[in-house]
Amino acid sequence: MPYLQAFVKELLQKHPLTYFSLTHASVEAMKLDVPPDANLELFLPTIAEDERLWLKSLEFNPERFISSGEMTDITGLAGIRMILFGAGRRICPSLAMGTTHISLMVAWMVQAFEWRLHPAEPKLDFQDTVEWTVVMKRYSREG
Ligand code: HEM
Repeated sequence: MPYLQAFVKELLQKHPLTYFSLTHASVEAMKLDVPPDANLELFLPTIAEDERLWLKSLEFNPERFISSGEMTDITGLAGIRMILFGAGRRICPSLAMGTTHISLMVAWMVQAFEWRLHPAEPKLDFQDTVEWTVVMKRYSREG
């Protein structure tokens, strides 16, 4: 279970459903150069890829949440590092349901199927694109 939870966090961190959080307003001048009353659109991939926040940030490595003890908070309460469901009063009301459903889906897929690439596809293409939510640019073929 801890590894599955870590996997789902890393999955959402590396492949977020949305590139931007919803618009938030700054209510007071922050340490950063953001004036009060500004509208903030937070671009999630930049936070996930920031080497100052994450060790080897581009690597897909669920272990970071287990053995290397990287911070695991996904609510934004402990800092704006992994706000996969947004943060603050407008945080996604489906945080618990969303993570539970993804965990169950991943667990069932791993348990029920043997996964391998289609012979015509020597490499998996992880590029993504926006179609309402973020999806794979090129879907893998069925075997
Ligand atoms: C893994 C699945 C999901 C992810 C990653 C996700 C992510 C997000 C994000 C990033 C926001 C913006 C929050 C902010 O800017 O602070 C949001 C808002 C919201 N989400 Fe989700 N969401 C998911 C599933 C769902 C589902 C299944 C529902 C409904 C059944 C839902 C309902 C909402 C609603 C109503 C808001 C707006 C909250 C508000 O503005 O007060 N989400 N979600």
